[in-house]
Amino acid sequence: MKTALTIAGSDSGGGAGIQADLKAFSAHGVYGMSVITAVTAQNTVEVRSVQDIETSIIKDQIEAVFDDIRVDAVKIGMLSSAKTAETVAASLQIYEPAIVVLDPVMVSKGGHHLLQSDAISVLKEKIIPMATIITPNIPEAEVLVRGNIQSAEDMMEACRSMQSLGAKAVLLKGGHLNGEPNDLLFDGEIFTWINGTRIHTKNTHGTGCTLSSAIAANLANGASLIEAVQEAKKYITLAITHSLEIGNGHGPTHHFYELYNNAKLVKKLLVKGI
Ligand SMILES: Nc1ncnc2c1ncn2[C@@H]1O[C@H](COP(=O)(O)OP(=O)(O)OP(=O)(O)O)[C@@H](O)[C@H]1O
Ligand SMILES: Cc1ncc(CO)c(N)n1
Repeated sequence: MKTALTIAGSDSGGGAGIQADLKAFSAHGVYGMSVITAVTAQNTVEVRSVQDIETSIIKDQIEAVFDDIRVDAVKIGMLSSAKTAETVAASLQIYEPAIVVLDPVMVSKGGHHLLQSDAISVLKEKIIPMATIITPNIPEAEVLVRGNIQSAEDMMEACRSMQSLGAKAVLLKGGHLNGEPNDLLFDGEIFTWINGTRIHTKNTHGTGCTLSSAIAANLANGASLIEAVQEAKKYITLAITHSLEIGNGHGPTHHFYELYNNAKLVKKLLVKGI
């Protein structure tokens, strides 16, 4: 069985962060592991408080996993502070994981800051250069490139600029712009639009976490970058289509094991002509 490690924050409400990542890994048949960077007291409405985990424990968690278990892919989410980002960068440098999917989480749906502003430079200088792919949304990309992104041309320019920070590829998510949620993949040479259809629901808690974990799981399972992203887009679309009316705020996405796996099985059988 392939394995994936998420390095991220805990969401007590279960919809985003570590909890979403592990659910997405399982739905893809990947063995999930976790390094917790921060504990958030969070539900579908708000983030009430955050406690950063001591950096020595973050380092120990990373070492405990890598010293014992083969890690096929790493997903990085909430890093919270500059010292946490420094610790993650230093620890990962020792193990040089081949696949790193970075979701540069900055602000929750309710507007709570999940990354302190002095951590941005560490993210840009030490974490992004390790990444196989980074998956910013529009506001996160605007922080990383220090500019406004409103059009398809702006998205292309932002991708180029972020890729030049050292990531192998960039998936800029268009969900925050008006119109269809079309994402743009740039691998340093080729631009590919990964188009979506907007689902009208308020239940989009953890969509970014789910998408990036699905990409990590697909890469761990041996998919090419483009396949990993295209399949993950199908997965998140299904997960939002069947999102759950849980809580009073933004409900979580549904990690739809049966439907997702059945859809893949039906496709396989059709290809084989059965
Ligand atoms: N209402 C929607 N319908 C369909 N797809 C959507 C919708 N909203 C977002 N998406 C898609 O979901 C994926 C996750 O994108 P999104 O921009 O919501 O992430 P995010 O803002 O980082 O999420 P998070 O709040 O978890 O940090 C992208 O592929 C995006 O295009
Ligand atoms: C712990 C955590 N990570 C990421 C997000 C972004 O959705 C969130 N709300 N909470």
